[in-house]
Amino acid sequence: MTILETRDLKKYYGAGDTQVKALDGVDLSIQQGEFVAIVGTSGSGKSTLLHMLGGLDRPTSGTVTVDGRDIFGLKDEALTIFRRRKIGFVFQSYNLVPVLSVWENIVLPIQLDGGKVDEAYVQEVIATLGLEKKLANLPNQLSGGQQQRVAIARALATKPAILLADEPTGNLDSRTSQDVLGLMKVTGQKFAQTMVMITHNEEIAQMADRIVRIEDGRIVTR
Ligand SMILES: Nc1ncnc2c1ncn2[C@@H]1O[C@H](COP(=O)(O)OP(=O)(O)OP(=O)(O)O)[C@@H](O)[C@H]1O
Repeated sequence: MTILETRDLKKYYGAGDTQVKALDGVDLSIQQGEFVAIVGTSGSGKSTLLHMLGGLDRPTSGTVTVDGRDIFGLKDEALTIFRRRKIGFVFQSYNLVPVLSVWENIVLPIQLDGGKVDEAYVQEVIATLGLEKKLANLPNQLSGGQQQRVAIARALATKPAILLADEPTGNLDSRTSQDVLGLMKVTGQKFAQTMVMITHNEEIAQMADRIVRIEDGRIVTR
């Protein structure tokens, strides 16, 4: 079943001579449960594509369909709710709330949506990411790699149908990167999650089911 689909997706920034075609007609279909790595050189349009897939920014033209729904047909508020329920994000910048503990950060999205925390599941995620001794700490008392693992735990905690990750292991050493990716794959399979991940790391990309290459805002097949 196709869970995520783009049709002739375009995103242009600016106008005239300085116009940038960040995405220039992207057609992409991703199956439920698939783990896709997006690779490409700096400025090729990877982050722009991920933002569009997650409904964080509206395209210039074209459509993004998530689970059968044309997401840009939704008004901002409805889109925000849809995104919160369906999609988990992991960014290079961890975006943790500095005044909240690690535990509070991890369960915050569930509470914002008025949901109930599945304690056993969240504890399993926390243990796999090696964060059980840090739950009472504030983010600034953690290393960069630990903060990144908190951000990953927070994204997984809501059991999103789709996990979108921008260089999720960018600040981790290669061993920890493989472990974290391994966990993401396991949870992905367990909860039939679909994962789309941007990476510069070929070794990490090879762990995906499929590699999508993007150049100058277009998908290239090689
Ligand atoms: N808000 C913006 N305003 C103007 N141009 C932008 C904006 N965001 C991105 N761009 C441009 O769009 C193009 C694609 O950017 P994007 O961030 O998607 O690339 P990327 O492949 O993720 O790069 P990197 O690997 O360096 O993060 C680039 O030329 C970039 O300068």
